[in-house]
Amino acid sequence: MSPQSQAKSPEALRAIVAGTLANFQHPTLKHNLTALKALHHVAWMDDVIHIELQMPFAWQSAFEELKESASADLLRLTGAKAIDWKLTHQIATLKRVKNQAGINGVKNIIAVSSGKGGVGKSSTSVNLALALAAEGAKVGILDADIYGPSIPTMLGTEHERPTSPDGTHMAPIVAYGLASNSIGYLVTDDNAMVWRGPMASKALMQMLSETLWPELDYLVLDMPPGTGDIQLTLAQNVPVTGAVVVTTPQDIALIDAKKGIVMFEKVDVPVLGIVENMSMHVCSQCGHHEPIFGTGGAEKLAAQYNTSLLGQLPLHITLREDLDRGQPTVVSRPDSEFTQIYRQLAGRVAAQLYWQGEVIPSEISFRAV
Ligand SMILES: Nc1ncnc2c1ncn2[C@@H]1O[C@H](COP(=O)(O)OP(=O)(O)OP(=O)(O)O)[C@@H](O)[C@H]1O
Repeated sequence: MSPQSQAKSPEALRAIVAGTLANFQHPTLKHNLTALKALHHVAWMDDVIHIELQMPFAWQSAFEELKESASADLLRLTGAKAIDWKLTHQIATLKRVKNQAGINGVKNIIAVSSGKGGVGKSSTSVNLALALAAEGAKVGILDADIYGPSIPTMLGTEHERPTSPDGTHMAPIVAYGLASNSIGYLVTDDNAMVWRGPMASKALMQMLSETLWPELDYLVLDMPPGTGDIQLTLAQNVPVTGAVVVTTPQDIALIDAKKGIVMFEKVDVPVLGIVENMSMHVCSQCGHHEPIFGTGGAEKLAAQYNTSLLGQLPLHITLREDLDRGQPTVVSRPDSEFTQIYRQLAGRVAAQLYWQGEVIPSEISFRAV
């Protein structure tokens, strides 16, 4: 029998596709795609194989790599003329710290924190959120950085104000497909500065639960910098799924990043890994790379705390300029190498969240409004 007629039997075709998928290796896969039951649908029609994968975490970039690496083998093994690939996401809701109840509409909360200010936590949060969306997820961002709410500026929404359709809840501001809320939409900088710890954490908890989030796979929480009382209260009380710690390679930032990891460990929030920002200065004139804050620190830190280095972002003027004009690089330069790094980071964060978590099988999300 020719490969073509063999493959036309649904069982044989499924076996060939499943076998090929099982061989695909990728850093986001702890178990292979067949073990993950990712093969949702396979059919043969007019010499074209239709393959649909369904993934429990955001996986678009890896899917493109799969198509590149598996298509030739599948065509050869089946004799088909073409493959029609499709990826859908059914993103899993994962167990939250201390089995806390979730926030209406929100499947998973990812806290982005830093041990000290100015290391690029907000830049990372906003580009990570947009990269998760580019990877196929429904995403929101809550700017909890009470002393320097910069997300509205970074999203170009600083002049917008949330409305309240029912007089109690707030409708988030949507920019680039991202649902956002920020203390910056509600108060002027001067007012926020005088908030004491308990008042600040109470306001943030309220913003989290009283925003009318649309159905979200991931809500990125841009935490206030540092490891003080507000941060600890938030880490304890927000139903977080996992945390990402942002640092620069500088010793002083690394010492503070350690404190961040220890803080999350203390309250049982899983640390998904470390992001090293401003890893390397890239000159916009000549492209020369210079490690002005040192090298290798975040990698060592990750190894020391048995966590992973999720990504390394260069220090580049373009990244800052894009944020300053309210058009983050991930959306304004989708084909740039910076966007590629952020998307790789998003893929790793989503995968790490899934593999180290426990799936909540059938949580019904409801909105009590
Ligand atoms: N990789 C980078 N390349 C160039 N500029 C960057 C980079 N990361 C951050 N920046 C710039 O550095 C400044 C500080 O970044 P950001 O506001 O993200 O830090 P932060 O850690 O959130 O600070 P804080 O917590 O104190 O508000 C911003 O102007 C931002 O655009």
